[in-house]
Amino acid sequence: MRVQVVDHPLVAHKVSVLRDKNTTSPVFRQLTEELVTLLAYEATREVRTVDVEVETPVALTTGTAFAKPTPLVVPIMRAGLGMLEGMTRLVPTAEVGFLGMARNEETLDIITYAERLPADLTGRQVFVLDPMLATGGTLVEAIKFLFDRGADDVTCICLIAAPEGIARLESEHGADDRVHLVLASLDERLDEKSYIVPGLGDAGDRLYGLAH
Ligand SMILES: O=P(O)(O)OC[C@H]1O[C@H](OP(=O)(O)OP(=O)(O)O)[C@H](O)[C@@H]1O
Ligand SMILES: O=c1cc[nH]c(=O)[nH]1
Ligand SMILES: [Mg+2]
Repeated sequence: MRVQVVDHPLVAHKVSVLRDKNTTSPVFRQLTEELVTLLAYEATREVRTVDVEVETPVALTTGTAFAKPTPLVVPIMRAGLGMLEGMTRLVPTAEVGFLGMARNEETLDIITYAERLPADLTGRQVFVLDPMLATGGTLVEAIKFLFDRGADDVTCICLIAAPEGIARLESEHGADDRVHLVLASLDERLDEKSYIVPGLGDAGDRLYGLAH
């Protein structure tokens, strides 16, 4: 498993504004999209391509196109939906599948309440979008789901992760070079309620309002 923290002043600045508890939902949504676009640039570095012939006004040349089957983008609802627009702006030909997962805040069990994905993911490169990697329970479930359907490799794009969540993913997929994680920030720790510290609070609530 490869973990990449994108070290760039634009990313660091946008994450700082996102963390601020006074940042409003409209600004939070805008920054989330902008951050995904910056992270997607790194996350798609190994997307499979084929050579194509291009005729410029001057000459024939060889260009690049995405290989088939086309990449699949999977936002994890709710909070991952806030990252979808930023990702599809950069990869407009990607297909999109949906996973609805929620963490029970008392037991930390993961409930999968919705799924709309192709039945067979054989040969697919999958990009999972979820802003927060806390205990890792959600991403472990999501990755299992995608590999069970036959996905070739899974790249998770997250804004903020806790070391505990990365350790959980490492324990499941440490030796697996099909799993890749791209982050804007690796934070300090989880608190007693398994929220990321310093984090940004509940990403779903900050994007869309209170869930309860
Ligand atoms: O690493 P974990 O401990 O599993 O926690 C991370 C999950 O928690 C948040 O979703 P949440 O369950 O709050 O659902 P929501 O997006 O509907 O708010 C977040 O978007 C992740 O999916
Ligand atoms: O800090 C956290 C942890 C889980 N989910 C969130 O949205 N935020
Ligand atoms: Mg939430």
